[in-house]
Amino acid sequence: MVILENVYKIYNEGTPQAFEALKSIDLKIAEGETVILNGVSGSGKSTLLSLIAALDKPSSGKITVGGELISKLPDLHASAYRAKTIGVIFQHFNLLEALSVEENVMAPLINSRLDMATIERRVMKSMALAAISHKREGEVKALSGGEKQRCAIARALVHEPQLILCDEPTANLDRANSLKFIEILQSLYEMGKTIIVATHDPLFEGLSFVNKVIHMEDGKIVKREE
Ligand SMILES: Nc1ncnc2c1ncn2[C@@H]1O[C@H](COP(=O)(O)OP(=O)(O)OP(=O)(O)O)[C@@H](O)[C@H]1O
Repeated sequence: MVILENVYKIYNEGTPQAFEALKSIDLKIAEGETVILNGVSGSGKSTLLSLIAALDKPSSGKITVGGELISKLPDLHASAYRAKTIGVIFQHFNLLEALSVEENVMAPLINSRLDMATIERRVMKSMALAAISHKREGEVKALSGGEKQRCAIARALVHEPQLILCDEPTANLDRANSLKFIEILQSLYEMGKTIIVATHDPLFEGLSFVNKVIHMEDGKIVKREE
């Protein structure tokens, strides 16, 4: 599903501030696998996720996702690729605070060509998956941190992406909400989604549904556990 071949990312390339954030990354993730990207702050985890999401381009090397070469996609195609394939969950939720949970979850489908009944069905399904249906009419600004994150998860799932990317998803959550998040992740795994989580949260260690743990250091993969 996701293949990276000899990927490099150099920020500020060709300037005195040039910085190699990723070096010679080779990685294969099969459809339906859950992969943990581990490593201290600055090791390159977010950079790797942003390349897989086609939010940024590698300086060299090749990235294919679902057979599509995404490392050189023009911007317009990159956003279409994200809308079709990728669900992203960040530590900051980027929700519209004055709107309800349901409105936030629906937002990515507003300009889609789906009919209203299909949109409503998908919104209900995503909210149920993310365990936030009980707050559907509540304004986001009145939600707790854990509930906001579950609203963000529902929004990330509403277009039914095959690939879920999570960047430090539990960084702002307490232990109970982090465990709840892991439960949701496991149900996504059981649905056959491909999941990549960048985290240094020890709660992700030893989870039964994790297929690979990739350790990063200084822009390189230094250890793989499979
Ligand atoms: N836009 C940018 N311009 C220049 N350097 C950058 C840029 N983005 C990231 N970097 C540098 O690249 C390195 C890797 O950053 P990255 O955010 O991928 O690490 P990370 O492992 O995800 O860290 P964290 O856990 O803190 O998010 C860091 O040294 C960072 O300072």
